[in-house]
Order: sequence, then C-alpha cells, then structure tokens
Amino acid sequence: MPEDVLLRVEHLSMRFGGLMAINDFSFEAKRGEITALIGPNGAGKTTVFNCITGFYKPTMGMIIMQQKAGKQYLLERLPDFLITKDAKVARTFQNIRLFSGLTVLENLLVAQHNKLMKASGYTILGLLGIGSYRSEAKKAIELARYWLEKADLIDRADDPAGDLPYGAQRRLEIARAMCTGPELLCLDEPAAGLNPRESAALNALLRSIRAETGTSILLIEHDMSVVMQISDHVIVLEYGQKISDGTPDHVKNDPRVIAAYLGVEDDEVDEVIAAVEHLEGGAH
Ligand SMILES: Nc1ncnc2c1ncn2[C@@H]1O[C@H](COP(=O)(O)OP(=O)(O)OP(=O)(O)O)[C@@H](O)[C@H]1O
Repeated sequence: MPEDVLLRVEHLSMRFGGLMAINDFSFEAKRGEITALIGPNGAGKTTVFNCITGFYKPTMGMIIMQQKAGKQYLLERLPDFLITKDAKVARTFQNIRLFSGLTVLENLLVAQHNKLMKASGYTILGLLGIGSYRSEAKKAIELARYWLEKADLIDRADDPAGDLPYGAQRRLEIARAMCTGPELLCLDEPAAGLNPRESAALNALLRSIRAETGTSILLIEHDMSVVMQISDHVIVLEYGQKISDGTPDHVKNDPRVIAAYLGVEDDEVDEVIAAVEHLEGGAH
C-alpha cells in the first residue's frame, strides 16, 4: 500500500436482512487530508462509518488502516475498543454524546482514562499519586488544556458540558476525540444544527487539526459549505454505491451527483442544469 494512503476500503458490503445498505464500495483516504463522504439521506454513509469504527461487522470486504509508522490493521477483524486504542481511529456521532453532568475539562480527562489507569499500574497506590501516575495525570491535563484552547473552550473549562451552546458541544466532542491521539478522526455530521458562526468556528478547528497535528479526517456532512470549503477529497454515495470520487470541484460538477441530489434521472440532468442557469441568469 503506498505510504500516503491511510485508509483503504475494499469491496465493502453490508446487508441488513433484504436490504443491501452498502454494495461493493471501495475508496481510499490519504494521510493528512480531509476526506468527505456525502450523499442523499439513506445512502449508507453512517453504515460505512459504523463498519470502519467497529460498530458493525461488514457482510463482505476489507478495511485497512495504515499508520504513519507503516503498521497495518484490518479494522473489520478488530473489536471496536482496539480500533480506538491500537489502530488509533476516533469518532464522533450524529447525536451529541458527551457526559453532560461532568465539566468540560472532565470530559477531556475521561477520554484519557485508559492511559491514566495504565500509569497507575491498576493499583490504589498508583492512583494515590506515586510515580508514573502523577506525571501522566499532569500530561493529561496539559493535553486537555491544549485542545480546550484549540476548540476555543478554555473559558468554559469548569462549566458542565451540558450548559454549553450546541456548537461548542460539537467542538468539545471533537476535542475529546483528539485527546485519544488518533491518526484518523471520523466525524458524523459535525455541522448539523450549527448556525453560520458556529459552522465557521468548526471549519477553523478542522483546518487547524489538519495543519498542526497530521491527523487525517473522514467526514460525513450534509452542509455543502463545510464540505466544499475544507475537503481535499470528496466521495459520493447513492443507494450504497459510489457514484463519484474526486476533488470538490470535480464532484460539484459531476452530472451524476447533481442528478442524485436533485432526485432526477441521469438523462434529465442537462435539462435541469440549463433551467437552473436560466433562473440564476434571471436573478442577476
Ligand atoms: N441497523 C440497521 N438495521 C437495518 N437497516 C439499517 C440499519 N442501519 C442502517 N440501515 C439502513 O441502511 C440504509 C443506509 O442507512 P445510513 O444510516 O447508513 O444512511 P445515511 O447515508 O447515513 O443517511 P442519513 O444521511 O439520513 O444519515 C438505510 O436504508 C437504513 O434504513
């Protein structure tokens, strides 16, 4: 596998009873890039995420994650907790899943629970602050503080997470995922329900993750202003199959994509585009 490929999905299929939700779907995501997976409602985007992150075991196909150091993992064979811990894939969900009664800072410390417990040697003496636990706890707080600053949440560190505005909760989820040190961050509709200001703050956070950490991002998103502004690579799914794959500009102008989004047949696309252009011309 070329070094710059971080994730390769090969011939992925997922069947739910009589429904083929994903049908022979293949794609690659490159290291250090933001890759977007888009498509109409019910196209199968979340199902692909659930296969990558171990929530579903695919009916068929392979999902290969290649880390920076070259180590490869077959994600479809790993239990989900090892997909985060060893393969270093983190995710957020369509619906926010924070510990709303814990503070913002506590949410980021809980995400680092595994490494803190390991440092304690799983003993009470360890937890009471001897040796490695104390230094790991300090590092965990420093990492949490780093991500609070990046996500513009430092002023809210001691507030319950449930008290934050919606857009800030979304950024906190991303900060929490980043505290696990992922090489691949999977975001399921991070811009859903955000106002334009919150959406701009999200774009800035995702861009800074790409620029400063080398973490690659795989994103499902309906908000085209987010997709087109920040993605390096866009893949379009319809009825569980890939219909387009390329740069944002390529995908935006692909007649099959336009047809899928407008809900028309391929051969009607030219007609629809002409009608849209006519309307736009009239508006100027
Ligand atoms: N656990 C499941 N059991 C049965 N059918 C499922 C299951 N999960 C998803 N599906 C079906 O698979 C298809 C793809 O759903 P999926 O949620 O992956 O689409 P999506 O592209 O993420 O849609 P949306 O944009 O609306 O979130 C749908 O027809 C859905 O009803």
